[in-house]
Amino acid sequence: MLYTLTLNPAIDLFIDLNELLPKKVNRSNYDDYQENGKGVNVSRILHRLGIENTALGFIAGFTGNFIKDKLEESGIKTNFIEVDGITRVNVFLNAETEYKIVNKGPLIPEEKKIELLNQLNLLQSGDYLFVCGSLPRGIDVSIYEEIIKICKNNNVKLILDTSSKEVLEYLHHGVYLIKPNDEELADFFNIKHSLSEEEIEIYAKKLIEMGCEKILVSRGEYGAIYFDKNHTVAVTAPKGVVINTACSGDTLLGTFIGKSYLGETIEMALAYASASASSTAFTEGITNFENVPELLKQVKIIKNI
Ligand SMILES: O=P(O)(O)OC[C@@]1(O)O[C@H](CO)[C@@H](O)[C@@H]1O
Repeated sequence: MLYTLTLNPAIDLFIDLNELLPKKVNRSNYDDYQENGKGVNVSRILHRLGIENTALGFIAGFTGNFIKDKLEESGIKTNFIEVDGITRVNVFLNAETEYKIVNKGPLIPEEKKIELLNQLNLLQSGDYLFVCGSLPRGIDVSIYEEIIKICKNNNVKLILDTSSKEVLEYLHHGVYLIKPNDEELADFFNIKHSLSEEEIEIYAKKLIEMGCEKILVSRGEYGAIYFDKNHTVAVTAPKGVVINTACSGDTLLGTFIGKSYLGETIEMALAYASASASSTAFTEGITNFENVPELLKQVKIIKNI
């Protein structure tokens, strides 16, 4: 079974405007509310690939219920823990350029954190757990060590998408896959400039030495690179008109793992994931995969770069 854990889910409010002017009433052309947060996005992608999965995490108030209801209406199982407060609404605005406003979300009490860890302890050998997105208030980075240890003890394949560099201290327990983007990878190692392909390889290989089995580096318009002990595979990204880049990284990750789970080779899973991530960038929400076969024609696969 596959599980996604979104500790701090969100409704994403997408707004399209011709322009955004200060001190004016800016009327939108289009607005859309979607159930999101990084793990929720992965759940939706897996579901669209026909892979059954359960969404876990903390939800609060009417916004939290919206996320739960939307997921369940679409056929995705949920087992969220309810907390007081209101699940955040993040705003993604397209007006000549992109604006992204990401809020804090509710405070998680200690007893709810313990409830979550007990829930994770019930996962079975061979299960997959995606842990994606930022930490809500009340939860500190040490939760990653607790989750990594639970997964190790229960033989659960842990897939991490986090920008918290403290997680590096816990990798020695063993992690199945980590997905930084190129900026996060640089930040993990306190590098202030954009990483070259050679540097991406150097730092990804350091993550392998530190205890990660597989590394997936998302690179936006430059595609993605996958590393494990025996393989290095890079793919390019298709070109198109970008509407909204939010959720592209989640699409890449969900599609890559999903396609691999369904038996695709690393190369094909990665190429399809890159086309899907671009498809998400070229639409308001996440891809429905319709234009992916066409976009896939533009993707180049480069092995052992
Ligand atoms: O604050 P986090 O958890 O890092 O990011 C949350 C978020 O910006 O990430 C997703 C896109 O990746 C959006 O759906 C969501 O609003």
